[in-house]
Amino acid sequence: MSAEELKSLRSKLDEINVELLELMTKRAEIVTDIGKVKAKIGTKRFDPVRESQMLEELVQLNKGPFSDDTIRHLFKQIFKASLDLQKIDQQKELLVSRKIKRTDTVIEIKGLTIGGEEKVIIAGPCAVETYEQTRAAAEKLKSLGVRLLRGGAYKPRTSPYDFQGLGEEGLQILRKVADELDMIVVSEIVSPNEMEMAHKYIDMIQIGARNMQNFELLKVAGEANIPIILKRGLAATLEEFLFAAEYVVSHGNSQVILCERGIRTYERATRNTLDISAVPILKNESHLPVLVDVSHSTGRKDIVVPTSKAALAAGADGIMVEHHPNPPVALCDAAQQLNPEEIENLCNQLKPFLR
Ligand SMILES: O=C(O)C(=O)C[C@]1(C(=O)O)C=C[C@@H](O)C=C1
Repeated sequence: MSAEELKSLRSKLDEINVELLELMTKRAEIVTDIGKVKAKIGTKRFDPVRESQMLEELVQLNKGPFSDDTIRHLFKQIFKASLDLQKIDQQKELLVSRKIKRTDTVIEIKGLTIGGEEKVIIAGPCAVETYEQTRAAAEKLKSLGVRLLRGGAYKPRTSPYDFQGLGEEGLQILRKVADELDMIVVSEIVSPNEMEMAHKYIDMIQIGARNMQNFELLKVAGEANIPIILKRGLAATLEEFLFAAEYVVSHGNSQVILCERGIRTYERATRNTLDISAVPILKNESHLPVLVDVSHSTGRKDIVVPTSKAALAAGADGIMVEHHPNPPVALCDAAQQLNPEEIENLCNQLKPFLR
């Protein structure tokens, strides 16, 4: 074969490459439209039945020289690339995505900002038990410059026999203490029915890990005009987490704060595994503020200082931590709640990281 022949054959291939590229581009446009339709009607992007029908049809038409397996392999690659395209296209359109809003969302609440220059600490007891306990915890926190007071009144506990919280009475205690000390109440609700009542007592509503995909609760949170702290589910991917946040934002409430709280893994040295890489990934992909719950993610107070530093160094806008005036008698999470001395030590150690 002469050099001339090689040149001419290659130039034919160049033309075919361009044709293939044009056809692939055309296909990609249709695939993107299909992705949009699927998103609208809520169908899964991946459709293995459709893929195998197409592969069988193509194999039937295949006259060689490529083997049937090669044809299957090549087209499977095209389907995979198409799926990725649909995914990117959908992500591009998420309201929580940085692609939609480049600047950080900053949430203002009673003179305090979350997601801006300053980093915050949200602290308080796992559960509100009594006025005295809540007031003692709040006084200590206030003296350390912490204004965001957390406390559980509705507790979704793993065991039905564990303390379930004081309910509305717990919220009344939180509100009273917060008003006395000019603090901000952060507390969880677990059902859409509680939303209206919660407005009377709570300044920032938490949706807990177990309710991250409670879509009715997310929709009601989306219709409310109050900041929402949304915790990552125990086994939720970051994509699922962002979709959950999208439920709230797409229903009208853009005041959403994401909170990484550890995920379930095989590791038992900690209660959950703190996914520290979630912090920069969420900050890159979303404009929403990101917090880390350093108590639930590890369940260990002996490593609360380094994990808090790691969270802030990784770009978190703040941390959430449990503090109880007397942890050994606490009604829940006794082992992970910091006592007064420990919370003071944590706040002191975090000073250089808070701005
Ligand atoms: O037909 C669809 O439902 C598509 O989304 C298109 C397509 C394809 O590339 O042909 C992509 C992904 C699905 O798994 C199946 C098929």
